[in-house]
Amino acid sequence: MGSDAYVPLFETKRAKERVIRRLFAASIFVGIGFIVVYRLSHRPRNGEDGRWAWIGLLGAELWFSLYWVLTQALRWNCVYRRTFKDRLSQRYENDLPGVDIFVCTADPKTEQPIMVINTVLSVMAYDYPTEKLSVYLSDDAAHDITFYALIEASHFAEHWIPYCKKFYVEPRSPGAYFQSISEPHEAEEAKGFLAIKILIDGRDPKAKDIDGCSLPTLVHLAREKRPQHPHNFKAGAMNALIRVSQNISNGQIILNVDCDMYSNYSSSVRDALCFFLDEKKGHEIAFVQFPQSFGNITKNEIYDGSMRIGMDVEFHGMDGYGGPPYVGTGCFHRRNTLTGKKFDNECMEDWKREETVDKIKALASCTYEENTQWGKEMGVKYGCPVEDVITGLSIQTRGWKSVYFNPERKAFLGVATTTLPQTLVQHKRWSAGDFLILLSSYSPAWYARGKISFGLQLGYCCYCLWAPNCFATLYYTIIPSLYLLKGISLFPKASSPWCMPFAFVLSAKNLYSLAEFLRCGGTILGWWNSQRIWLYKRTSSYLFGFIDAVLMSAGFSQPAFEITAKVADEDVIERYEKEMMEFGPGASSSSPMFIILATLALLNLFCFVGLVAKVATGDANIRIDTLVLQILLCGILVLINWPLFQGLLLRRDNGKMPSSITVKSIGLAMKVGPVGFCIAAILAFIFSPQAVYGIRFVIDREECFSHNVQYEGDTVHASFVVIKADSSWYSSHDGVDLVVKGPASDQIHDFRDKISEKFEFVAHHKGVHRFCFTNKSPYHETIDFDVHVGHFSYYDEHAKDEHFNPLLEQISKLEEALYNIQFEQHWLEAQTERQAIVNEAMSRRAVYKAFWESTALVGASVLQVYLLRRLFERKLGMSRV
Ligand SMILES: O=c1ccn([C@@H]2O[C@H](COP(=O)(O)OP(=O)(O)O[C@H]3O[C@H](CO)[C@@H](O)[C@H](O)[C@H]3O)[C@@H](O)[C@H]2O)c(=O)[nH]1
Ligand SMILES: [Mn+2]
Repeated sequence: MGSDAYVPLFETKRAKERVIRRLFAASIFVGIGFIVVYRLSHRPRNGEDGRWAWIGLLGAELWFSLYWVLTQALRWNCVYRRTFKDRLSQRYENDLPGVDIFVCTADPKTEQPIMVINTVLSVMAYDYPTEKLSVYLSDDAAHDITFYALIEASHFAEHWIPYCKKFYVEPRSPGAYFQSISEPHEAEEAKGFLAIKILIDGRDPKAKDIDGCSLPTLVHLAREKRPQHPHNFKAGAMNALIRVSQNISNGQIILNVDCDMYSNYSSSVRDALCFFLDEKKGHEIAFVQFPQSFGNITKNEIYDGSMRIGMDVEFHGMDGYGGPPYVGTGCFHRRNTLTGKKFDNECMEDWKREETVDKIKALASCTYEENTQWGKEMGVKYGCPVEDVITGLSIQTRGWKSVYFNPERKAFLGVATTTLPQTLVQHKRWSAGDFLILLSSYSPAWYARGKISFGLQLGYCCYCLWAPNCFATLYYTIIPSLYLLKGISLFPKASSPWCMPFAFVLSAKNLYSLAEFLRCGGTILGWWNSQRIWLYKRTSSYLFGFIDAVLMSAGFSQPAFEITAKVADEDVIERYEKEMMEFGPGASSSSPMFIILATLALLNLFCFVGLVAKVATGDANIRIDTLVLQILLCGILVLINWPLFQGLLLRRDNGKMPSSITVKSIGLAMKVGPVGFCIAAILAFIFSPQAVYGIRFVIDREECFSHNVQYEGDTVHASFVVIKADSSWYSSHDGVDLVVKGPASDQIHDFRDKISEKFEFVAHHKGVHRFCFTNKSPYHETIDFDVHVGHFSYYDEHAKDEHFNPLLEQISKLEEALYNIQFEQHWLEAQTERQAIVNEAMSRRAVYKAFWESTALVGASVLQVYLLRRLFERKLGMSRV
């Protein structure tokens, strides 16, 4: 071990320009003070116009000031870390600890298996002794497709890992390395399926790669889930992994990554260990958090996807006060801080494969945790949509420190959201979760007092107060504009000296934030975009996040975890890359948020246009000089909403704002005042419909699809299933015809009266192939159609490189296997669904029959009564005459 004098394994530096920063902050603080003084001293008297609006503005400004102070805590004391990996190898190469890597996945629909196994392969290929490395994949959907994909990955690893090591490949995610792409697919919902499978047993002498070196352990875990037992989402998965891994590899260090975050640097494990193994300071560190970085960020990041400021400024600020929060991915934990001492003392068992697997199974069953401390004092915490932050905070309140390590080369790369709905829904979850922490018994505001440093408390509060931020922001975006239209001034006159603090604070704050953004590597347009997202999050996600959190903490609703989609259609991706804002049909839970955003934008537009009209017609009530700041505010709000107006009114592509929302929000903006607006928003929220997925269409007479085959000789796989017919009475003959034609109109296949079919053919010509369905029955039919072209492009691109060839062959095999699995799966699912619908229709028919029979009876008796009455009436009438 070490030499005589202590040489640290890592170094910590404070930010240089702290003094200037602090002076600048102080000047803004003074400006804010003046604004508050102005508000207090110039309030309109009782009965004067705008008195209540004025008091509301004072409230909003006080809130903003408080919040601004909190954000200063995140910047006051930034620190930066550096590691010395060479010293680590010198001192510890033979005594490196075991590292268990947890990868979580939950839904093959939104998280494609190909992405998941890329992540798995990238972490299996870490530059670390393989016998000390174990990778666990938790699949919460317990889906066959993920499991088979992982089996394929385990075979592929035998080729991939030695290749990476031999040629120093970076990054070690094959997908990222080869820039491969694949397509989203349909899949089934979670079952109550429990399985643990050790796919590669690192201790098995036969588990070797093609060069004869041992492989890291690879385990697949599908824990048991049943409706009556809460499964606690990712937190539940993490705790099951903690227990299972303890009985298999029991690594002292645990790395947790989301399934979309591949390792981008093979030495990150060593970086993290430099902190844990440092002789002087290592023992107090509980976890090492790496930044969340993303591989799919565009230049001007239209959704502020990189979270630049958080990752490059604020987390460094928290690090200066005792450590960043745990953010769920890219985080190395010391195992015993996650589990608590209880489990620490239990020694590891000698294990033989079969026996252990059975024993371990109990650890991942849905009842194991009943009456235990799991999810409370032990493991990752339950009951909070941001299980990561609350778990990290509770570790810190137990006296541990954490470390933020943000190296030049990104350690992990994930998938950032690519549509506005995804972004808003993700922030709704985060803001709800963080606010729930503030209300919980682990609140950073009171519980943490004296347990973590004051600066860190403020830093946590800054995130936990995201949700309540919505009110002040909503107020500021609605009220001044409405009063502008009335010509009532709520800000100082342009000529008044009181205008100064407003002008100063506004410009200084924004210039500072722009400078900060540019320094973190952003662009000017990117900053402008980030301001828009800032506004959108605060006026929509945070409002709903607030409502969610209040409902959850009052016990009216259960915490949920809406998984962020990591797949998108080709045209969506195309628009994302062009940086066009995507409003299009997405998660429908976001549509109430859209209504708010669109209404707000239109409201400001109407107010602005209305004012211009009034000025043009020489309205005597409008005195421009008293309204300058209000005009500016309203004007900026109109300007920043430009992409939204485009989406609402000008665009024609699929990513535009759904027209139902356009209509609703125009109506709202014209009619309602703020109160009606809130009620409408809440109603919209409650009645929002559920999302539907599917590559499906309804056919009336004939429907044709074309699919481009890029290379001659490619294999085309296709399948279809008639899912249901409009009329359930004739289901016995609801087949359709399908004619497949090649580019030269040559007929390839001709199916007649088929309910389902799966076939493949080799394309003799490249070009557009046509698939024409004909429905001869008199009613509509719904058809599930899937077509795929198998082509292994790696052959063309890299065929010249001799080192590549064997590996490429493996890749093709892997790709082919995965692709066949997906295809097969889709077909099976469509058929199962058809069966279910047929069954349902049958039972429905029985009910119908009974219903019609009784209706007929009732009808007949009603008719009889009626006829009898008429008869009597007529008789009575006649007798009266
Ligand atoms: O029931 C579930 C739900 C989710 N997950 C996994 O959790 C991870 C994160 O889910 P995602 O939908 O990608 O959420 P994000 O908002 O992108 O995730 C961030 O925020 C979460 C807390 O809100 C953290 O758990 C994540 O680690 C962090 O990356 C993914 O790997 C999922 O597969 C599960 O394992 N089981
Ligand atoms: Mn994610």
